Parts: sequence; structure tokens; C-alpha cells
Amino acid sequence: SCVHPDRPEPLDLHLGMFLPTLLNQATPEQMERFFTPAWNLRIIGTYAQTEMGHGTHLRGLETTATFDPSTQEFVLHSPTISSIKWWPGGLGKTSNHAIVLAQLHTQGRCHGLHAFIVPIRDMDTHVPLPGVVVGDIGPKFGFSEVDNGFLKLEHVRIPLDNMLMKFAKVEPDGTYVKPPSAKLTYGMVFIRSMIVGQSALALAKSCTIAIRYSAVRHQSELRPGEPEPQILNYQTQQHKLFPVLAAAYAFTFVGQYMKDTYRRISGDIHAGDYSQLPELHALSAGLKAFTTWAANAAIEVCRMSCGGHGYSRSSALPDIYVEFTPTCTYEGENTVMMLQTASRYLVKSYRQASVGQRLQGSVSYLSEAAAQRLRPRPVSGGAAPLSTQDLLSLVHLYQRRAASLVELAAKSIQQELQRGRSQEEAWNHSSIDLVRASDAHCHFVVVKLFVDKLEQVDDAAVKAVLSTLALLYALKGLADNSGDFLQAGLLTVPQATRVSARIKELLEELRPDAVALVDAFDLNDRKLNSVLGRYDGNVYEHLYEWARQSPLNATEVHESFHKYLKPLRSRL
Ligand SMILES: CCCCCCCCCCCCCCCC(=O)SCCNC(=O)CCNC(=O)[C@H](O)C(C)(C)COP(=O)(O)OP(=O)(O)OC[C@H]1O[C@@H](n2cnc3c(N)ncnc32)[C@H](O)[C@@H]1OP(=O)(O)O
Ligand SMILES: Cc1cc2nc3c(=O)[nH]c(=O)nc-3n(C[C@H](O)[C@H](O)[C@H](O)COP(=O)(O)OP(=O)(O)OC[C@H]3O[C@@H](n4cnc5c(N)ncnc54)[C@H](O)[C@@H]3O)c2cc1C
Repeated sequence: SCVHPDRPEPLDLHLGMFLPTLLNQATPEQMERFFTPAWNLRIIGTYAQTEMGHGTHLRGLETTATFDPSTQEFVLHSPTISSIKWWPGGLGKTSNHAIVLAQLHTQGRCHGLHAFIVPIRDMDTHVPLPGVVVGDIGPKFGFSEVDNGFLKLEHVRIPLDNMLMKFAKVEPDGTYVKPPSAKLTYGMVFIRSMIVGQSALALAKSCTIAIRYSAVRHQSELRPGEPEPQILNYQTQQHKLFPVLAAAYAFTFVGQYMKDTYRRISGDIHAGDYSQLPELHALSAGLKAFTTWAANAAIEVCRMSCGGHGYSRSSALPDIYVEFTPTCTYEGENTVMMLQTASRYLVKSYRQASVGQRLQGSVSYLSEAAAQRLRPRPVSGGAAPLSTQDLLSLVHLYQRRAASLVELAAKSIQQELQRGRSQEEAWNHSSIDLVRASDAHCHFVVVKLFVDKLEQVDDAAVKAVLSTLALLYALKGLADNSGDFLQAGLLTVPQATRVSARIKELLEELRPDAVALVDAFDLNDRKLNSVLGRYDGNVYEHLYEWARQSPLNATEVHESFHKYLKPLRSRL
């Protein structure tokens, strides 16, 4: 990353998961023994949880750690081909240790997944240790700088106190001591929370490049006989890019909120208060999925809005995409994360609200909705008047859409049960609705946080332009999901028409400030690493210079002429 900041690198897992897992799950003695040398890069570690056969289904992971009281050791073993650890970053060639997640067996019983520190390479020669088969999993879609690896353990022995024992323990006689909460061993909430901020950064970089380029690129004819206009003056170009710009600001605020919430609740957890862990898990899982899916699609919109040069590596957009897109898969596959938020939080909260429980946190609106259901419905039953100017009323609209979709999912489960399906089948046959409910809940949280943030802005001019962005974000989301709002009776067709008209007005309003708004992200040329996104806008000269540097141009006549073309000609 000294050359290209923000590029993935082999130490990412060491810094982003190995060290944080020690901080969260190691005893003070283990911190002494492992954290210090890991901090000084003597120990280089990775987080080896996923196996060839399982990534999502943690309870299905097959690697075993069997306690041998006679030697006070755990025996780590990969019993099947599908149990080989697969994917961990930095595992193939960089790491000399791994935190291995394995099913703990002691005194003849399995106690589920626990974390073990396993040395995998000699600290001096870096040769794999006895019983350890380790290597790189081969070329990928991207992440070529990272040696994602495989790890096969053949009855590898590690000392008893290499099991991370801050929460769960194994006594010398093999007695298992339960953790204060089974949920503490899951982990992953830290990275999921950080990924929300990564989504914001990916969006900020992409729309900075695309909007700056759209201000320097002139193309076609808007008025006959006049010079070619900036492509940023085309309404379609604004319609592609300004909602991405609005989302970049929205996700920046959500990323800050997620980081603060993670810090606050993990502080409570360290103090022994686990009560907020379900909210933190649900929020981090849902917002990680929501923001990465949205950012993933938006990066492609930015690339395609730059035409052919967007497809050139000189734009940086292909690399931003290739490096960002696995966030939809790793650290919790997005669909599965959305289902977690719905099944483990939203439906549970809906049921509590339905019996009159007052809910706190991001789901408190479900209590209001439950109370609303008990009040007689207004005769008109029609949608409330829609203001395309009043942000608070739009927040309320998103809240009611979320409440409606959570209720729809909960009712679907109820109906499936009444049809005689089992609990599991009823949930599976409602999972499309569950994902929609989570998506709507996260969308409401994002809109609400954006509007809440505006309350903290004192500068009138800044507040005005951010309000315009927030309006565009909320109205564009309403237009894109108008089916949900129409289905919930929250929007009428004439109102939907007014929303589209208002969006066009907002695009025009934002046009003069668009470049200043991306400059405000303050992403310097080195960080952007993009010819199209240069701060000085001097694209064409640098594009030509960039092409000239291509390795293929090292010689005027490439060796392929002599090796292939010429011999081919002589045979024709
Ligand atoms: C600073 C410098 C940085 C430098 C630069 C860094 C860059 C850094 C780059 C990283 C680059 C790539 C990093 C990729 C690294 C991977 O990809 S690591 C592997 C990631 N893998 C995953 O996330 C696995 C996803 N799967 C799962 O989490 C679990 O299988 C599932 C989906 C939660 C289901 O698990 P389950 O045991 O069946 O649990 P389930 O019955 O659904 O729930 C049981 C209870 O636990 C709760 N629960 C479940 N999960 C959790 C959780 N995580 N927490 C709390 N509670 C939980 C549930 O809410 C439920 O609670 P109750 O309702 O019972 O109260
Ligand atoms: C670049 C990259 C880096 C990674 N780094 C690491 C690392 O450092 N350490 C590590 O341990 N792992 C790492 N992983 C692995 C990653 O965590 C897993 O790929 C991820 O958890 C998804 O699991 P899976 O691959 O088994 O996919 P699967 O879970 O098999 O998903 C396949 C499909 O099945 C669907 N599906 C699965 N379960 C359900 C369900 N219950 N309900 C509905 N649909 C379901 C999914 O939605 C998806 O569409 C990395 C992966 C990538 C791509």
C-alpha cells in the first residue's frame, strides 16, 4: 500500500482480523505471549474460519480441535477435503500463525466453534511446520496482491493455552467452561462495521472520478452549431451520477455512526454488559449488506458513465470495482446477513411490539406501528399528503415502509405455518420478504441518519447543499422502490409523478456544486490514482503519457511480430 494506498495487501488480515480477534478474545497472558510479537510483525497471522465446504454455515465447519489431557494439548485436524481451510487472506505465503476456528471436542463432547492460535510456519525459515499443508488458492477475480490461501491440518498439536480463553475455557482436566454468552465467540462484527465506511470511501472515489471527468469531457451537440457541451450537462449523466454523490455522503455519515456505535457497544461488552450485542449484530450485518450492494452497483454506474476511458485501468474504476466487489461476499455473504437482521432482530422485535413491548434503538418505530394498528384506520385509507421538500416527512415515509414490510414478512411466516409448514420451512418460504424487510429497515436507517446529521451542520450554505443531497437520496430511493410504497398505500401514482419531476429539479440545482462536492471529499491524486479523476483536470495529456508507459510500448516492433506474425505469413 506504499505504492497504491487502499489496495488490498497480504497484511490486511493480520491488521484487520488477527490483531482485533486477539484484543477481543485473548486472556492477558495470551496478549503478552501473542499480541506483542504480532504487533512487531514477528508473528504474522490470519483469520482462518472458512473452509472449502463451508463459509456461511459456521455450525457446519468441520475442522476439529480435540483436547488430549494426557499431554495438555489440542489436536487440530482437517478430517475431510471439504474441511480444508480455504480463502483466508495472507494464509498462502505470508502468515506464520493462524487463528483457526474449529469444533472443540473435550471429554467426548463437542462444544461448537472456538478459536485457536496455530503456528503454521517456522518463525525463522518460514517453512511449513510438520502436519501443516499450506499454499495459495490460485488466481482470483481481483485481490491479486493477496495470497488467499488453503490450510490442511494433519493432527497438529498445540498447547492447551493456545485456545483463546477470554470467554470460554478448557480446564487442565478437560472440563469445558461456557462463555458468559455464546454470541461472544462469533466475532466479525468489527470488520462488518468497518466495511460500511469502506462502502462510503469506494463511492466517494468513484463519483469523484466520474464527476470530475464529466466536467472535462465534451461530447456531441446539445444546441446545433454550439461547441460540444460538458457531458455533465446531460440530464441522463446527472441522473446517473448525482444520486451516487448523494449516497457517498449518506454512507459517510452512516459509516461514522456505525464506527461510533461499535466503539460504544463493544465498550459495554468489555464491561460485561451484553444487552446491546443483538442490536450491534443486526445493525452491522444489515448495513454491511445494504451499503456494499448499493456501492457495488454504483461503482459500475460511474465506470460506464466515463465511456471507453472508464474501462481503461488508467481511470482506476476497474480496480476500485474489482477490489470492492468481494465485500458483498466476505465477512458475511450479503443475503445471509440480510436474513440475520430480519430473522434474528426485526421479526423478533415485531412480535415483541405486537404484544405491547416498548422497543428501543433502531427498531423503536415498530412499537409505533403496532400502536397504530390498534387505532381505527382513517376512513380515507389513502396515502398521506407527500411533501417532496420536507425531509422529516420523508424519513417518516421510509419508517412506515419498513414497518409495513416487516409486518408483511412476519405475516408470511404466520400464513406458511397455518398451511402446516414447519418453522424452518415457513421461514424459508418467507425469505424473499425477510430480505426486503431488512433492506427497507436499513434504507430507513440511512435516510434517518442523513437527516439527523443535517441538524449538526451550522454553516447555512453547507446545510442547504447537504439538504439538497439528502432530498435527492430520499426521493431517488422512493422512485427506485416505488412498488414498496405503492403496495403499502404510502404513495399514489400522482405523487410518484411529482417525485420524478422533483428529482429532475434537484439534479439541476446540484449541477453548479457537483464538482465542489466531490472536491470536498479531499481525495488527493495519489489516493485516487486516476488519470480521469485528476484534480487539475488535465486528462488527455496524462492519458497519452499513461499509455506510452504501457509495457507493450517498450519496443516499437513487438517480439510477437517476429515470433508469430512473420512465420504465419510465410505459411499462408
Ligand atoms: C485498523 C487497520 C485496518 C487495516 C486494513 C483492514 C482491512 C481488512 C480487510 C478484510 C478483508 C477480507 C476479510 C474477510 C474475512 C472473512 O470473510 S472471515 C469469514 C466471514 N464469515 C462469516 O461472516 C460467516 C457468516 N455466517 C455467520 O455469521 C453464521 O453462520 C450465521 C449466519 C450468523 C448463522 O450462525 P448460527 O450459528 O446458525 O446462528 P443463528 O442460529 O442464526 O443465531 C444464533 C444467535 O447468535 C446471534 N449471532 C449470530 N451471529 C452473531 C454475531 N456475529 N455477533 C453476535 N451475535 C450473533 C444471533 O443473533 C442469534 O441470537 P438469538 O436470536 O439466539 O438471540
Ligand atoms: C476476497 C475474499 C477474501 C476472503 N477472506 C477470508 C478470510 O480472510 N477468512 C475467512 O475465514 N474467510 C474469508 N473469505 C471467505 C468468505 O468469508 C466466504 O466466502 C463467505 O463467508 C461466503 O461463504 P461461502 O463462500 O461458503 O458462500 P455460500 O455460503 O456457499 O454462499 C453461496 C450462496 O448460497 C447462499 N446461501 C448460503 N446460506 C444461505 C442461507 N442460510 N439462506 C439463504 N441463502 C444462503 C448465499 O446467499 C449465496 O448466494 C474470503 C472470501 C473472499 C471472496
